[in-house]
Amino acid sequence: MSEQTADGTESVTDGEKRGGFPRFRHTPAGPDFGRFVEAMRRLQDLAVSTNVPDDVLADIATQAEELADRLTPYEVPEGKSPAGSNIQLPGRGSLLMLPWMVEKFDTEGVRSTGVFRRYHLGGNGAAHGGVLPLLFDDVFGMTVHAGGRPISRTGYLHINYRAITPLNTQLVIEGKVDRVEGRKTFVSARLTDLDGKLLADGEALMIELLPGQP
Ligand SMILES: CCCCCCCCCCCC(=O)SCCNC(=O)CCNC(=O)[C@H](O)C(C)(C)COP(=O)(O)OP(=O)(O)OC[C@H]1O[C@@H](n2cnc3c(N)ncnc32)[C@H](O)[C@@H]1OP(=O)(O)O
Repeated sequence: MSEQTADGTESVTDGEKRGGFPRFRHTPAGPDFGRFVEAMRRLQDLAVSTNVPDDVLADIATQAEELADRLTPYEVPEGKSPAGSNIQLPGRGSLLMLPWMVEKFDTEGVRSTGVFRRYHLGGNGAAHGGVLPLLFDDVFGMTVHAGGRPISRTGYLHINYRAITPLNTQLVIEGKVDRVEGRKTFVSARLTDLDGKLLADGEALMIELLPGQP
């Protein structure tokens, strides 16, 4: 059972095992949304990889401010943007997420492929160590969801960095549910290149939310 709230989301009762999580309705991405997100990703890549002369940068900064001003009137609450819920787009259409595509999403697990880009550079050509947990955490969230487990939050997340993770190289991550103990879902995932070389592996505890837990 669920009931409508003023902001258009639905608060859901415990029978649906969503804790205090609202059920957000899917906001479909329009025809240009994927293009828009990719353009923003290019800007992020360029923002960390260019050295622009001051006079040119002053103009570019003004243009960036104008773009932000154009977007501002369209701000919406959580759950009302296409960002994050459009699984057919890289990173589900969220600029925060790695621009990876979900290729498998079922009870056996989740498989996602993609590249780390210049924006994700740590040092000496390798991906920043902080972006791997983002990728793993998101895959774990999807793995729990695909596995039909109740809505859960990450209790812990452990990553083993086994080899340098290269930029601009097609990689794959596969996550699965290892076991379930009451509210606790133990999940694991492996990040490899297309030759199967292990770059990182990880495990996490995902904990089912209790009634009212946000
Ligand atoms: C298509 C689109 C899909 C889209 C899907 C995409 C979704 C992305 C999902 C991302 C998920 C996140 O990142 S969530 C954001 C990051 N995580 C958080 O912010 C969580 C913050 N923490 C919390 O809110 C709380 O700790 C809870 C609600 C998780 C748990 O609190 P609680 O209800 O009081 O539970 P508690 O009794 O402490 O613990 C329950 C059991 O777990 C054990 N436990 C708890 N923490 C730990 C721990 N770190 N290490 C070991 N064990 C632990 C306890 O011992 C206990 O075991 P036993 O005694 O029962 O045996």
